[in-house]
Amino acid sequence: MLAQAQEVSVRFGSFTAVRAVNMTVGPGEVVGLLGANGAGKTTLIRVLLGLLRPSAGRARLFGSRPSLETRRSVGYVPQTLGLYSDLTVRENWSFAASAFGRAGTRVPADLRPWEDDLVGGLSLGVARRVAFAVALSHEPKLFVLDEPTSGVGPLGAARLWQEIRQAAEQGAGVLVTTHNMEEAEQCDRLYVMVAGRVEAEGAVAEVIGDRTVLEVRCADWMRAYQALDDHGFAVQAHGSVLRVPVPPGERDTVTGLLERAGMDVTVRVRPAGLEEAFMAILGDGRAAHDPHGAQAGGSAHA
Ligand SMILES: Nc1ncnc2c1ncn2[C@@H]1O[C@H](COP(=O)(O)OP(=O)(O)OP(=O)(O)O)[C@@H](O)[C@H]1O
Repeated sequence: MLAQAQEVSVRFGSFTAVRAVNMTVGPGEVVGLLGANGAGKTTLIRVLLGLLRPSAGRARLFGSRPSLETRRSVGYVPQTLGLYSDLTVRENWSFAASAFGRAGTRVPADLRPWEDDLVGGLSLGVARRVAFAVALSHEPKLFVLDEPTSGVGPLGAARLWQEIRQAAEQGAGVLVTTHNMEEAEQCDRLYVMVAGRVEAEGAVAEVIGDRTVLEVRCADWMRAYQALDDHGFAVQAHGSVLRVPVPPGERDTVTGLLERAGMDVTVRVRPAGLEEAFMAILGDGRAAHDPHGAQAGGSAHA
């Protein structure tokens, strides 16, 4: 394993940010840490990189305790990118290259148009590409990315994902934190974190499991939406098709409610998408561990 968390917990005073997390990243795989804001993703990464000592459990990088030495084989792009905004692209590149014993190498060809620009003046998309290039410049065995495409448009995000895939194809393990479902869907494996715990893991299909939603079709879909919303269902409109994240057993309830309001509806049970599964996992996780604070997505209807 390239990186491993074994029963890692992190407490900040009385607050527990990470709870008994087990996780691995192997060569050639893209692993996603999926979680809402504050779920503990960045904290777990800091432990894996040896920047933070866990309160319990242990982290391993390339089989050893994380250290300055093991970190040399890691390319890390934090949320803040880790670049010097008052230096040019070339100066940032040269600085990192000398730190990794690769002085004299040139800025990659596709970034040369910005070579003399200050990083602080670049668009976020280009700045992220520079951060990726710098982090990959020493051919790390492990590439760690904290929300790699946050604030970047679809084209820029696709380009960054191409680089992530290339790094994995060349044998690096990649660990990506995200709360973006499209990004999560591109990972080989996911760990879904809720309030510091891993509540689900596996390939996207495994995380979704046998979760389903109700798909509601109705000529007057706006009225159907309103009726479901009024009854507390977390209904979502996909065009004129409505999706309601409740178990198949609720089908008669949903159908009856709309029919009694005079609507002619078709209600089918459909496999959930990743976002719908994520909302359900979030709700289940909160209900299991924080029954008083639980209220997410799924079955809030009255
Ligand atoms: N040094 C710290 N001291 C106290 N609390 C902290 C510290 N670092 C993080 N936390 C808290 O731990 C929790 C987890 O934070 P973390 O940054 O790991 O979440 P995250 O999943 O990465 O969220 P985001 O997607 O917003 O980056 C948050 O409630 C945060 O406020």
